[in-house]
Amino acid sequence: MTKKDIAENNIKQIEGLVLLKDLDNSFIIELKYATKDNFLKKVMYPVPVCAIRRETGEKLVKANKIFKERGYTIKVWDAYRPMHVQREFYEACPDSPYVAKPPENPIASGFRPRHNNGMAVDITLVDENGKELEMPSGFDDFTEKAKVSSNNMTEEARKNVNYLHEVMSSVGFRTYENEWWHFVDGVEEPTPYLDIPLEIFTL
Ligand SMILES: C[C@@H](N)C(=O)N[C@H](C)C(=O)O
Ligand SMILES: [Zn+2]
Repeated sequence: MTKKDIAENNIKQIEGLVLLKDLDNSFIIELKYATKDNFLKKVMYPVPVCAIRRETGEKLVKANKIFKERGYTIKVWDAYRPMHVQREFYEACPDSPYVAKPPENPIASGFRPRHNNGMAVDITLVDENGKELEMPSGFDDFTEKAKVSSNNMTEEARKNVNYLHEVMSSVGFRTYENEWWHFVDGVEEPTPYLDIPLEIFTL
């Protein structure tokens, strides 16, 4: 989707972020941090808004098309995450491989691709009945079970996670060894971290 397409389709774009559903409305979007079903057991997002950097979203759309050829769909658990939420995560879980450390102020000082610039996603796959495929662990299971290289998984989970990673890598995402569900855009020139509240997308 080009900038012209975005303008013609009247897609809201804020600081390079767009709503994922505006790029492709066939994703299953179940944002865990808009519910209490997450590692903090607390609603962290006031609204269930799934925003993503446009170019990263376009890669995810490509991946979704490939999965659909086999009857699967991507379920999105998280995408763009405002920096103030990342800080709360880090306070609860400091110096852990499961939560990225927020950069020192100013927040634009760091440029690694991740949730805070809309360049990372937490996802799984569902089948034609909307049932999640078996994977090595549940979401935000902050244990060794979540490791991509863990031996502690069934053959079915191994097959599914390998397939998920193979397709995501083929469209330009990088995987993260400690969390099988976390993928970052593999581009070399990531953009600044953002702290745009999700509510802005609902205005
Ligand atoms: C908190 C977890 N879902 C996650 O996204 N972890 C990565 C490492 C992050 O905080 O960027
Ligand atoms: Zn993640």
